[in-house]
Amino acid sequence: MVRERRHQQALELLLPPPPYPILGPEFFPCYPLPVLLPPFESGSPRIERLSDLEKLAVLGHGNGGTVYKVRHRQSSAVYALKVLRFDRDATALRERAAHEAEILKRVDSPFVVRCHGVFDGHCGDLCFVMEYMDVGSLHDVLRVRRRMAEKVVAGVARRVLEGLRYLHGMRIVHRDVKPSNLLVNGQGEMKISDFGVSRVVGVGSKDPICMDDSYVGTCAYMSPERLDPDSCGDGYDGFAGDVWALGVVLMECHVGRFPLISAGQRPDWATLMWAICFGDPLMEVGETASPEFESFVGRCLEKDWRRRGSVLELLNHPFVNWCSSTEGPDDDLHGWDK
Ligand SMILES: Nc1ncnc2c1ncn2[C@@H]1O[C@H](COP(=O)(O)OP(=O)(O)OP(=O)(O)O)[C@@H](O)[C@H]1O
Repeated sequence: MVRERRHQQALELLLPPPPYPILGPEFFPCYPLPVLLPPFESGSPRIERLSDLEKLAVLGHGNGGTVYKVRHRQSSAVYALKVLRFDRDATALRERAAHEAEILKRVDSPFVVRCHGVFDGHCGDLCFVMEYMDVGSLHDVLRVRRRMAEKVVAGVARRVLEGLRYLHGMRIVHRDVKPSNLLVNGQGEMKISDFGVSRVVGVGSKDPICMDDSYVGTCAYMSPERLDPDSCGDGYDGFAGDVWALGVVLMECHVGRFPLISAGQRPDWATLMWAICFGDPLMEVGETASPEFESFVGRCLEKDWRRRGSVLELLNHPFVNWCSSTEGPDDDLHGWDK
């Protein structure tokens, strides 16, 4: 399997075709655009047209497009505008974006980045008006801060777990939890964003892995059962994969770099596959790590998805409770800056 797949692009993994039905775009009815997404925060201005938004700066680039900082001309409110372009394989990518819009319409949580509307842009672009997270992503923060104190990591864990509790309660599997999809604002809040590869899972159904609609995930944060469903994935439903990804993210905050391979190792597909499926995920936990942290990430990075910690179990773990029970400047995300 490793030999077959080693030519694939590093960190990006095309997944095998679905052995079972998925709740794909056909599950969601087509909608006319623009879509205004209820519920709106009280006091949040209604955005009627894309032309009401003035571009201020580029915030970043992702696989599908560009994210801009924009200002609503009438109210001066600031948003992030994610513009997805569809010049290649347009139908599949557009379906994926429409699917993302449908998921965003359903979610309303302080731990998930809010979407205020979806509009058709020029040349078939699709534009998402998102809550602006002024500090940027956890990836941006880590680039500057490198390592984080355990109390800060505990704050990250609690917020992401609260977001996952909400999403999983709505039967939404995120499937792409990683530092660049965790956004931070100046109030010290962290929120989950980017539902481009997320899925709504029917009760009792397995993880809807699919390739026929060009879905890819970020290989480095994938769990063993997603990477190698034949050997490790029997019957899995996807929720535990989000917990694994959280474990990798927290280890990355602790170690200051991607933790599952050694410093200097090339993160190609084969290396990652071996590290994730057969390596020791806790190899980089330093001697200074607290027993609570080690136990917590050990529960997230349990290779057998059936034995892995659940979101509810982890929310009650002493490591997470530590951050809310201890006062101090280091116990929260306040003051983060790029
Ligand atoms: N709501 C937002 N507020 C502030 N910055 C944002 C927001 N959304 C995205 N960004 C910035 O734009 C960057 C690109 O985001 P985008 O979701 O397009 O791609 P990504 O998650 O970085 O990569 P990928 O497409 O591989 O998932 C992010 O890394 C972040 O720095």
